[in-house]
Amino acid sequence: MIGMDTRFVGIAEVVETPSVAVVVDVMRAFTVAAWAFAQGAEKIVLAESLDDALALKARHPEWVALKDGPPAPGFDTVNSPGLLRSIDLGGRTVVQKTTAGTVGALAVKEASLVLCAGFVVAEATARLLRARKSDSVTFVVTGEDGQADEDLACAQYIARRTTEAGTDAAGFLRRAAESRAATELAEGVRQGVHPDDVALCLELDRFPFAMVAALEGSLMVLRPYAVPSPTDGGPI
Ligand SMILES: O=C(O)[C@H](CS(=O)(=O)O)OP(=O)(O)O
Ligand SMILES: [Mg+2]
Repeated sequence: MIGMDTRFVGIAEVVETPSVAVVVDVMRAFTVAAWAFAQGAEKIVLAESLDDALALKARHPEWVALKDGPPAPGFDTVNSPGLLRSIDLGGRTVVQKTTAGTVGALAVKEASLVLCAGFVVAEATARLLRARKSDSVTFVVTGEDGQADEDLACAQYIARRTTEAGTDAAGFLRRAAESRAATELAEGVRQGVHPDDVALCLELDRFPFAMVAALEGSLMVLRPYAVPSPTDGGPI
């Protein structure tokens, strides 16, 4: 793959539907989503609002509803990878509503390919973009009106990693570690936090799958997507 036309936009800048979108939320929505799949979740429904999340939970009491911020009545858990990794989600459906990540994915729900990403699935995401030979990719930088450096650094890393195999992640991870979100999570400014959250969000390639979101009926549903590695004789 020689070149890839890339755009990096905040959620509010999504004015027309891109063909291929990578929605990035390192801290913490899509790190949490990846952990949910690692803990056995079958799928994640990205809810439009807190009320929608609660309505889905009421209709499907067996689903696991989570939101960011502090614990709240009606929700089963919060948007924390450190807390989620000790919950068995085998075969469960998760409903997720957060401030930035889920909103970003819903902003591009009509795109033909929507990937949700953080550092934990960076390589698999880049590999899927290569496999699809995506020549034009819009990265939705979900935090802080497109300025959140943990999300921008991850988006830039995935973009570079897609076309340059030897890209060094160190500088990108450092920016994320020094971001405002990392500081706020570490200092207890944000709520619903486990002490390991920042470290878990900075684990490069912790998981081998990418995450693809698509409309299923009226719901935007996120699922893990196994991307064959070059050594598996896959398409890349
Ligand atoms: O849970 C998060 O880290 C943030 C929201 S907050 O700043 O903690 O309230 O949500 P996200 O959509 O995952 O960035
Ligand atoms: Mg975030």
